[in-house]
Amino acid sequence: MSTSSSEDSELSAGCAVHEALHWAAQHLEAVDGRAHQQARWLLAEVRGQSSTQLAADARAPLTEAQRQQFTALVARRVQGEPLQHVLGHTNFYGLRIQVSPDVLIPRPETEAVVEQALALLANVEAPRIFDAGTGSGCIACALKHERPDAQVAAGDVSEAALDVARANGTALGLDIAWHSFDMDAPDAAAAVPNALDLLISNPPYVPDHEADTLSAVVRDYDPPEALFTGPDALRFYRALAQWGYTAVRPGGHLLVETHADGADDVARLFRMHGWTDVHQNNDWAGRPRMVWGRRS
Ligand SMILES: C[S@@+](CC[C@H](N)C(=O)[O-])C[C@H]1O[C@@H](n2cnc3c(N)ncnc32)[C@H](O)[C@@H]1O
Repeated sequence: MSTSSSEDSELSAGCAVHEALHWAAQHLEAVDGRAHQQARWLLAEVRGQSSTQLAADARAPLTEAQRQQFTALVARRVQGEPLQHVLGHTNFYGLRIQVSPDVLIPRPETEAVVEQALALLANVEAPRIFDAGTGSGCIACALKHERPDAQVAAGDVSEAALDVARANGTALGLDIAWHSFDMDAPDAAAAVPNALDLLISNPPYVPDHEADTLSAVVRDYDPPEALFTGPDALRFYRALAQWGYTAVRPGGHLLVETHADGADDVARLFRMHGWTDVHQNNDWAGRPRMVWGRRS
């Protein structure tokens, strides 16, 4: 071994893959229980290899550039930066989605919302879909990937987020129309395609006064405009329920992700605005995390 056992040690020049992994796991143990796995993911990224290729190359030496890059990535992770930001991408519904500090890191519970969207559209040919507040574009990309016959459009108020979403659509070879759009504007319906079969959204849903209840990693690394609603937690659901009724065709659906404590309020709001067959569903952890309704 050319590394010492001290956690403060530097990674030696010319070290082998297995030595670099051992060194990184020692450092990463302080921040993550999956230290060995994270070390493998980070080194695989640096070497442009899969984890399997990495294992096969266990005795191969790192180049100096790889050693420096790996050391820098491990240091960022040790300082608490989420793995997805350190890598610059994540996996969402089987797709590689690029992320940046300008977008919310796609969450596993949102995959359950995509699953529900696909179920609602199962019998609709060439469905027309709009994803409001698209962020990284993860929902729009997953839906277009699963339903190549769909006409998918998506919008966000953040131009920086739209740049990331557009890059994801292009990298994945998906034909999606990206719109600069404010879902809180009175004329929002005019800015989206009409006669939608599905209006889908994972909007911001944390009222400002609950900021302290968020974990530090969410507060520090997700963009505030992706999280906070101002004083009213229902602000964006109210807007979507209102203008969505114009944008969605009769028989079409509005489907939203919600806060685990907010699904009942959102369902009530949907009914108030005329949506029928309003349902809630749980995420894979058993918490109510989505609401949908049908335009009658
Ligand atoms: C919770 S994030 C969801 C991002 C992505 N859809 C996902 O599920 O990972 C909410 C998104 O809504 C966007 N947003 C916030 N206010 C908006 C507004 N008034 N109009 C449109 N998008 C908005 C944010 O920029 C952010 O990308």
